[in-house]
Amino acid sequence: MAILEVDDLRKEYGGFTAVEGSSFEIERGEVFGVVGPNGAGKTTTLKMLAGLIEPTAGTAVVAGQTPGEPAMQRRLGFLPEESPLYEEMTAIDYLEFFADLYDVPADVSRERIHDSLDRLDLEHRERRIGNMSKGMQRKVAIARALVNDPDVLIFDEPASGLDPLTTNYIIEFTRELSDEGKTIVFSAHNLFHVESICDRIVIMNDGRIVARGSLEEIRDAHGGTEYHVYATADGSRAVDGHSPIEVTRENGQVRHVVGDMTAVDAVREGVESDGGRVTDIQTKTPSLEEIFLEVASEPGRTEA
Ligand SMILES: Nc1ncnc2c1ncn2[C@@H]1O[C@H](COP(=O)(O)OP(=O)(O)OP(=O)(O)O)[C@@H](O)[C@H]1O
Repeated sequence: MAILEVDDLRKEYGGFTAVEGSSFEIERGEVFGVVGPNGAGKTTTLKMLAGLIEPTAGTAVVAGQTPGEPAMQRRLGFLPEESPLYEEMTAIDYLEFFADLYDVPADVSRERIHDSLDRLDLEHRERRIGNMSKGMQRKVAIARALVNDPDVLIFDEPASGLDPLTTNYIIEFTRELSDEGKTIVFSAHNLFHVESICDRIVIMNDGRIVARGSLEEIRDAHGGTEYHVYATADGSRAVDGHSPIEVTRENGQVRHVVGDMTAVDAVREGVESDGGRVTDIQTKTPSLEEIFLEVASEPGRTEA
């Protein structure tokens, strides 16, 4: 059942359209990635879902509520791209202060806060936030998004600009939160993280969604896996109904590029019936980065 439904969402700033025609649904427990180049409209989308800015048109429903409604805010945790923290407070005082705003009983909030900080491996919790490193401050901001034990988490660039160790803690923690049943929407530039934890993604460009689905669906929609069969003879004649995508000669070898294993077998038979042999078979799966570069380099393109 969808816990988050977005229908034809649009946001204009003055005469500029930052997000247009955005529709998607997110199932309970999913990790949903919003990916796209700078200025694609990711933060604008997440802020509309979190109820921080009003859509110009279209609707969003999060956990059965309109973003911004108090009942929804209690079920939502939002981590902004840049989270202003109260520098004079210690991490613990700051987090307890926010838990209190959500009316979380003190004993519950203390346990919850320490649990989040333990899992994020944050030491020096009594240190002033202003004296903490950027990575430590990010961990405090993440713990803040969790003080009300929300069902839905919206994380804008959770690990941007952090060192690999801190990044790893944050990504692993995000994965654990998902395993515990939380629904997570997050934007990220690091496509490796997106590939490693997202169930489904949308790729945005120029304010529009230009690709969507599971990584496998997105790969299939962009050529999918290719097999490169190298042989000493041309076996393409034998590929009945599975014509090779491409046949080229390279260093005295014939390279057959085909789209499935049936065609690979046919090429092999064709090569062997001509007295040749297959010397190598390579599998080429486009990375999310390659697909991203392809769709993001086509401005104004609409969804396929
Ligand atoms: N308050 C605002 N007023 C005017 N334009 C804005 C405002 N906020 C965002 N924009 C513009 O809307 C577009 C989308 O911005 P947004 O921050 O949503 O992109 P993004 O995909 O999150 O980018 P990044 O990866 O750089 O964070 C950009 O062109 C941006 O300049």
